[in-house]
Amino acid sequence: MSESAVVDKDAVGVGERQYHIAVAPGEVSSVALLPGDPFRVPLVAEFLTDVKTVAHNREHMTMTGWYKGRHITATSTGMGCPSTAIAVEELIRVGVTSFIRVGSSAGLQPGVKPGDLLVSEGALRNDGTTAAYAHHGFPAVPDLQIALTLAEIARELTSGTDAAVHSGINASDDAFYAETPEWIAELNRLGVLNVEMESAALYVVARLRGVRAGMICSTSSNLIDGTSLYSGVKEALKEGWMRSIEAALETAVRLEL
Ligand SMILES: O=P(O)(O)O[C@H]1O[C@H](CO)[C@@H](O)[C@H]1O
Ligand SMILES: O=c1cc[nH]c(=O)[nH]1
Repeated sequence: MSESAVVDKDAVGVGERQYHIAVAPGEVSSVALLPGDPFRVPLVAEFLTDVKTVAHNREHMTMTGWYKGRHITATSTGMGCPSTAIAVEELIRVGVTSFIRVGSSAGLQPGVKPGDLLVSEGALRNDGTTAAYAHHGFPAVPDLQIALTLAEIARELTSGTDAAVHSGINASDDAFYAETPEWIAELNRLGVLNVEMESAALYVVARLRGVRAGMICSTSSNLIDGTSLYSGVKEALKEGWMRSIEAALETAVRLEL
């Protein structure tokens, strides 16, 4: 095989309908909110007017609409860094330049309770995908202005409620059920605030491709104090999702993303 026959993945899909997300250039806005779960894309749409369902292929559902004069896209990433990297790469190819993940995440410090909002200041890269992109020392960090604005707006939105806003470093793990008590204790000892499964890919791909990214999550559970487990907390979790979506939308407006 001649060298010229080897596929250059950087050139794949440019200017075309995308292979996995099934979205074409011109169908989305410059900013995208990214829940993991496709069933949460309609939750973003509840805040929007003139809503359109653009595509739903595999775990990637995309809807668009308008919020306070800004065109907004919501696309689900699926769970984990491999599908997140694909969604982000393909959304960049169709014109997205800013991303805000609106996720769920487990607390790792005492006092973090279901429904609290967690604003990411950086991710510990405990995933396989980003190792394929960059040296293990390469930082996984959000756009600082997006992170600070998310925290400021989240505090405004939760003032007078039971929900608290926490900012800090999160872990981005690959294997939900391989998080041992020892690993959870180690993350706690390091002062890591929370753990989720997509931010490493989001941040590393965004930095390498020259676009902006941030993350705000609702707390699903607390892995340290054991007062909440993965059941019976859904209402608080959902309230947190709605507040995190609103904080992301207001950030898009304030920063003109
Ligand atoms: O609810 P989402 O946004 O998918 O986020 C969290 O939920 C999943 C694990 O339950 C992982 O994807 C994790 O990051
Ligand atoms: O949301 C998450 C992600 C990883 N591990 C958890 O316990 N929860």
